[in-house]
Amino acid sequence: MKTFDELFIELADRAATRPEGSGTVRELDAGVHAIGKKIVEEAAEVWMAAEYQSDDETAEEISQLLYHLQVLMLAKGLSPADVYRHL
Ligand SMILES: N=c1c2ncn([C@@H]3O[C@H](COP(=O)(O)OP(=O)(O)OP(=O)(O)O)[C@@H](O)[C@H]3O)c2ncn1[C@@H]1O[C@H](COP(=O)(O)O)[C@@H](O)[C@H]1O
Repeated sequence: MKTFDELFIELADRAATRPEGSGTVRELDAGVHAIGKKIVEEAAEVWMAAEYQSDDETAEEISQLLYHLQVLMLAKGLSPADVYRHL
């Protein structure tokens, strides 16, 4: 289990060190357009899970959406602090 901030640190390290087999590196290389499409897809899965699936499945879909949002943040050079200041 990890927090939003802990995951972001892990993903930033993946982006910096580019380890073999990292899905994050693969997604970053695909670019902002591809990451954006993934976010829309995951958001739809969150919506469908919330309406038709269990709370646990909904939580899992939300975690995947948060992951892809973080990948987009990295692709754009945004930090959690850049986001938090709007909350
Ligand atoms: N938390 C996540 C995470 N959430 C979602 N995903 C990705 O998002 C996809 C979402 O799953 P779906 O079943 O909805 O998607 P899918 O359409 O079947 O998958 P794809 O065909 O798009 O791969 C998964 O296949 C993963 O590629 C994640 N990939 C990685 N992480 C964590 O990120 C960290 C770094 O991962 P790597 O860069 O792969 O080392 C690790 O701690 C991982 O646990």
